[in-house]
Amino acid sequence: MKSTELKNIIQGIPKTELHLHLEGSFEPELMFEIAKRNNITLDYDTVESLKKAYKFNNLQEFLDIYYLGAKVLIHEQDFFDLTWAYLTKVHSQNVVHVEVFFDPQTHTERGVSFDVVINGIKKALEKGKEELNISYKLIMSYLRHLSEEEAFKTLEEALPFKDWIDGVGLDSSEVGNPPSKFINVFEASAKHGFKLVAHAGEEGPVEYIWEALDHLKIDRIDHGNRCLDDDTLVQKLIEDNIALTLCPLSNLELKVIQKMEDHNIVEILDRGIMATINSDDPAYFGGYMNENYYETAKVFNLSKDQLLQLAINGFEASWLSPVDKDKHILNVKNYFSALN
Ligand code: HPA
Ligand SMILES: [Zn+2]
Repeated sequence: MKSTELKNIIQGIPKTELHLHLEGSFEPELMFEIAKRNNITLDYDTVESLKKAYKFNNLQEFLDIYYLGAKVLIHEQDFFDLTWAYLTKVHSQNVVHVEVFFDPQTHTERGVSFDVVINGIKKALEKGKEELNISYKLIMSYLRHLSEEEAFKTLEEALPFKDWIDGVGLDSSEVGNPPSKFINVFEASAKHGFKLVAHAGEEGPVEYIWEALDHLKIDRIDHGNRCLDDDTLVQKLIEDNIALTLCPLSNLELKVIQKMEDHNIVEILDRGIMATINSDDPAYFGGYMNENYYETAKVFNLSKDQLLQLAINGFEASWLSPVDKDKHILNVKNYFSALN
């Protein structure tokens, strides 16, 4: 297939995004604009010099820059602008449903209050629903390099906004911060009615995926690349219908894999696991949804059936109602039928 044809097909697929950190969608241009109006000096003089620093050897090197960038977000308007920029971008790529993470502790630790953060995000998400017809879920992520006690504090702060938050997640530095560190706060979060996800098996070992399932009782795994290390786990993922939110360009940029050809997405799909494609931190990893689909499809010469499966998986793995899932999946199937 010619690259323009492949790009056109991907563009037209009605897509979901289930693994996206809003702070990771912070484009340098907007970062400079917000820094300026907040009278904050960035460590870099220009957008170009900042972009040049986006070269990472591992997750931690990325996180260090990602947390620095987030420091310019102070006011509700900043969080609104960040979220709105993401929504308009993915709208242009025919993304119709998003389930996005925010990291409240990255902001509350700096003295920005929880309500400022969530009010800005929520207003943009609502506007996106009204004006762009993008449905959404919001996921509050606990930072795993911090203590469980601090996660509990965040849970308390979130409770007045419980109706706006659909689930909780776990992100940041994985190795050395296993899911088991957060058993109690995940149990408490579940009692409050939040759905549960966690990053596991990105850089960390397959045991972390087991822990996330057995101890945290999550119902979707973020990344989970390492799952193929354990056949028993593969069986469990299939039997329990547990989806993985894979992020191919992220894995490449963070050297989880050395080249795209090394990605195990096709094997994961072939084994019958519900894999989805997502962008993680698109402003840092060189691509949003279309680019993640395209780079994967190009390297593995994905068939239309495989693209169809990935797109359907995105809706199946989402937290949409069964009726909404069916409606979207029918749209996806009709889209692919019309291509042939
Ligand atoms: O890929 C990620 N892994 C862990 N933490 C993160 N925070 C933003 N992106 C990531
Ligand atoms: Zn992530």
